[in-house]
Amino acid sequence: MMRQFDGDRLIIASHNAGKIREIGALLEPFGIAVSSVAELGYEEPEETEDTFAGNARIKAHAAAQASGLPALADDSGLMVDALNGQPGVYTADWAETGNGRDFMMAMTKVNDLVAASGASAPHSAQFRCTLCLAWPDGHDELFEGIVGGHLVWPIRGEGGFGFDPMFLPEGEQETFGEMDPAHKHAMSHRADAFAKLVAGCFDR
Ligand SMILES: O=c1nc[nH]c2c1ncn2[C@H]1C[C@H](O)[C@@H](COP(=O)(O)OP(=O)(O)OP(=O)(O)O)O1
Ligand SMILES: [Mg+2]
Repeated sequence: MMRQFDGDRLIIASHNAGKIREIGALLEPFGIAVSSVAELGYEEPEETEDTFAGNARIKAHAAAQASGLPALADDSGLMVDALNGQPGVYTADWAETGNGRDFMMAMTKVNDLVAASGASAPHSAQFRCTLCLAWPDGHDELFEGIVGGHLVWPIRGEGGFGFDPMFLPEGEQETFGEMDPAHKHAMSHRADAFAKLVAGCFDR
């Protein structure tokens, strides 16, 4: 039996401004007041697991414990077939420079490795997202989302965040970096996971 969300306040357990913006937009129709762990000044827990679900649970439970409120975390990443699913759970790590994140550098690295792999274009890839909704009593629910597509080079568009300008979703003309945000929110890996969360927990 799935736990229903019946509160009117939720913590977004993310420090990523792009994700916070997207999750806030997805939650908006439900009239739930949201604050993020970034604006509350909570520390980022270490993401020590090697699965999206494991890291989503770490982030959601840390925020639910700290706030005493239900918390929603997102762990996500880009899986490239020619790289056997890399960078995957380590997508954010690939952008780490020691002085903040550099996604131009990370996208260049992915493109170089794909070229070196000898695989022929188009280079298929998927974005994956696991959402974890955790309650302060330690209970949680997990929801997984995916969107398939392929990589483009050179990158296209200035919108979105992270690897968006490098990813062309299946059947689309625009990369996530070129797309209107509302269109991305209707078809992304995050939207897919969110639809399952709504069906499972917001069905009230
Ligand atoms: O829609 C997306 N469009 C483009 N790139 C994306 C997307 N979704 C995840 N990504 C990439 C970038 C992100 O940095 C990494 C996830 O890493 P991940 O640890 O889950 O998130 P994060 O460290 O950026 O924020 P936080 O852990 O505080 O939620 O995958
Ligand atoms: Mg993270």
